[in-house]
Formats: sequence, C-alpha cells, structure tokens
Amino acid sequence: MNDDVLLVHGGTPVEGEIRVRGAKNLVPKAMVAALLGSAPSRLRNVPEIRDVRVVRGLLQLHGVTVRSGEEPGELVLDPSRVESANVADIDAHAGSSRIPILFCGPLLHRLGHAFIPGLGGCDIGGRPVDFHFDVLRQFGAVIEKRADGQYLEAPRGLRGCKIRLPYPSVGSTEQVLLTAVLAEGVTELANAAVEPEIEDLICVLQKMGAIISMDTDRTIRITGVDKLGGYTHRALPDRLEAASWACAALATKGSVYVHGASQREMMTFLNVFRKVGGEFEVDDAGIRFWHPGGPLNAIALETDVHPGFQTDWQQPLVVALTQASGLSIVHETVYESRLGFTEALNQMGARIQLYRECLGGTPCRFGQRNFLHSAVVSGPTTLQGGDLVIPDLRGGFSYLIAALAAEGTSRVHGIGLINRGYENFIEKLEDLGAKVERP
Ligand SMILES: CC(=O)N[C@H]1[C@@H](OP(=O)(O)OP(=O)(O)OC[C@H]2O[C@@H](n3ccc(=O)[nH]c3=O)[C@H](O)[C@@H]2O)O[C@H](CO)[C@@H](O)[C@@H]1O
Ligand SMILES: C=C(OP(=O)(O)O)C(=O)O
Repeated sequence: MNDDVLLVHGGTPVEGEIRVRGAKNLVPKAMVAALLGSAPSRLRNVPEIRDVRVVRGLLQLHGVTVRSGEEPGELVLDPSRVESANVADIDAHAGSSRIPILFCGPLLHRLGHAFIPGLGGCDIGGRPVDFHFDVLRQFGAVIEKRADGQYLEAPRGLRGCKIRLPYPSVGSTEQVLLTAVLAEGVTELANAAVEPEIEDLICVLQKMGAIISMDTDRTIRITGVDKLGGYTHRALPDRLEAASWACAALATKGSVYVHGASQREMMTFLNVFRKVGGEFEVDDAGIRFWHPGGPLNAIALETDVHPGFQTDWQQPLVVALTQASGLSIVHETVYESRLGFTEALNQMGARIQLYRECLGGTPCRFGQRNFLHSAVVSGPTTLQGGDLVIPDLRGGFSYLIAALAAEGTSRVHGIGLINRGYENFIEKLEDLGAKVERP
C-alpha cells in the first residue's frame, strides 16, 4: 500500500460532524514558550499533527521532558534541565517547519547560545527571516551564518529595545515576544501582528509571569522580568482547519458540523462564507457550515493580516469559488506565490487566470514585481478527477476539496504533507462520508 497516495472518488457531498483541536499556529509556539519557564507547563487541546511532533523532538533534544498528561490532548513540559543539543541531531529537523527559528530567544536566555537549522514551511513565497535576525541583533544577539544553519550567542545578554517591523509578520512578532519577556528592560514593538494565535501566545506568557500590553495601534510593549514560571493553558481552536472543512461543505454541496470551531476567531471568514452563499449556525460547542442549494455568488476577495481575511483561508476558498456563478477576483497580499496551486485546478476543468497586477485596493508589496499574486476565477465549472501532487499544506487540502467536488476519481500524491496541519484528516473524511481509499 502506498501511504502517500489517496484515491478520492468525487461527487459525494461531505455530510456529518468532525472535531478541530488546538491551533497549528499556536500550539508549537506555546510549547517553545515552556522553555522560558522555571517550572513545568501543561498545554491542553494539543492536536496530533507533525508540527507538534517536530517541536516535541526539538525540545527533548534540549533536555526538556515532554509527556502526555492525564486528559487526551494534554502535554506536560518540564524545562528544569535545559541543555545544549548536538547540532547533527538538530539538523535532522531541518526543513521540517517554521518553528525552529522561535527557539532563538528562549535558548539564548537559557543557554547563552543557540543553533537554528534550515527552516521548512509551505512553499508559497520566499519566506525570508530577515526580520527575525534584525530584531535578535537589536536585542544584542550575535549571529553567525554556518553551512547548515545559524549559530547565535548573546555575549552581553539580551536587552529590551524599540522595534518597528517593516510588515506585521506573525513569526517576527512571536520572535520578539519570546525574547523580550526575559530581556533586561522594556521592549516596544510597533507594527506588530495581532492574529488570534499571537494573542493566545501572549496569554500563555502572561500566565508564566510576563508583563505584556497591546495598544490600539498594534504596538506591543513587554517589560522584561527576571523569572517566569510554568503555565496551564488550553490552546485556542484551529480556525484554519475549521474554515477548510467549511469550504469542503460549500464546494461539495454538503453540510459539516465542526466541533470546537469558535466564531470569535472566524468572524471575517464567516462574513465571506455568507457572501458566497454559504450558511452557518453557531452554537456553544461549534459551528455548522452548509450549502443551502442554488447558485453560489462570485466575490472580490483580498487576503490581509488580522482582522483581514487570513491568507491560509484563501486556497480552500478558491476551490469553492470555482463553483460560484460569475467572476471572482482574488488578491493575495501576504504571500507572493500562493496561487500556484491553481494550475492543477485548471487541469481539472476550473477556469482560473493569474495576474501580476494587484487586483484590489489593499496595499501590497508584490505589485509590479512580476509575482502572479492575483486571480480571476470564472464559474461555475465542472471539475474532473485527475492526478494531483500536493504543493503545500493548504494547497494540499484544497486539492482534496477539489477531488471531492469533481466527477470521477482523483489520485492525490504526497498526502503526508497534510499531516503537518490537519489532525487525522483521512478519518475525518471518512466520518463525513467521503469515498476515499489507499491504492
Ligand atoms: C507556523 C505559523 O504560524 N505559520 C503562519 C505564520 O507564518 P510566518 O510567521 O512565516 O508568516 P509572516 O507573518 O512572518 O509572513 C508574512 C509576510 O512577511 C514576510 N516576512 C516574514 C518574516 C521575515 O523575516 N521577512 C519577511 O519578509 C513573508 O515573506 C510574508 O510575505 O503567519 C502566516 C501569516 O498569517 C501564516 O500564513 C502561517 O500559517
Ligand atoms: C503557511 C502555513 O504554514 P507554515 O507557516 O507552517 O508554512 C499555513 O498553515 O497555511
């Protein structure tokens, strides 16, 4: 059996219930934050995804014990014996995810040095980390580029500083938070990212004893403290996974109840979902998403930083837009190369044209720089099953949605990548009545 290929027999609406657990874009960061504590931490609602397994391995390499807690999805992290790790062992995790770079601040605080391997993450743009290293230098870190990664030291310790990010980068904001909380003095971070996962990380750090404020102009101020304790925290739900299943319901004319989905973090998505013609109902335990019948509406969509339309929602929604009547306009302003996945959709019968121009009013760094970062989606189109090779995490799930909506059977190759951010997605597909099988 080839466990990296999935056969998807399309044409059946997804119907039923699934559960989402803690957010892929918070849980690994909260695990890294435990490194900063002088006492054990307890993290709940942890999903079984690859990004969590990567960080668990990296923490254990550095002497942190990570064990399962009493309740399902609970981790207990004990940082009392943090130690240097063997570079070759760290390197084994090179290319696995974005998270290793967030070890810089905590390891500099705990050990006075850090080695960071090459990063992974979705291939949706250059994914530079210049902002990260700029802010670390401002704190006092000395960074040496080596063949297999970056070696950092803090010869004079880490001191608070005044930072303005060139762009509200999520990872760079997290880099500042995880470094500033134990740095000497006050740090001011202007033009910070304020995604819900950032706010949840601030809650984690505050529980540990950090002093962090967020101003109305997205300026975050951190007053360094001498010591942090442990935390007990239940991670916020994964709004990205929840939206992905909602788009599957829309594209296949189905109905999915997502246990654990939270309206608060999904308000912008819910507005767009409703404009396209989807229906949803919120209750205390989750959200039901369904296609009410009749035509879907084409829309104009621009991705942006929070509270704008989250870029990670874009790819699954584009598949649903192939089923909408009329011309939809999509302007991807966060990543320069996040529309490449549409080529395979066109081969299935979609009609999506990409443009270098900014097709929208949101200020964008990619206009006139030769990036195909806008799209016009003409629909509705009938999709035919085909051979699909997964390019990235959200593009991969989007291909599953397209295969579910298509006539005939699709072979989806490289499905292992989807485990990075979607817990037990094959079981969930089966729970929703999807006709999938391993060849
Ligand atoms: C593990 C995780 O949390 N991943 C999320 C995180 O990625 P990540 O933290 O990598 O995304 P950023 O917010 O940093 O990136 C946004 C933009 O800033 C640019 N940039 C970023 C850093 C830098 O040093 N230099 C630079 O130019 C990027 O190229 C990109 O164009 O936020 C993204 C934006 O919400 C999400 O799509 C990802 O799911
Ligand atoms: C881009 C994403 O993840 P990462 O930053 O981990 O590549 C994503 O979750 O859509």
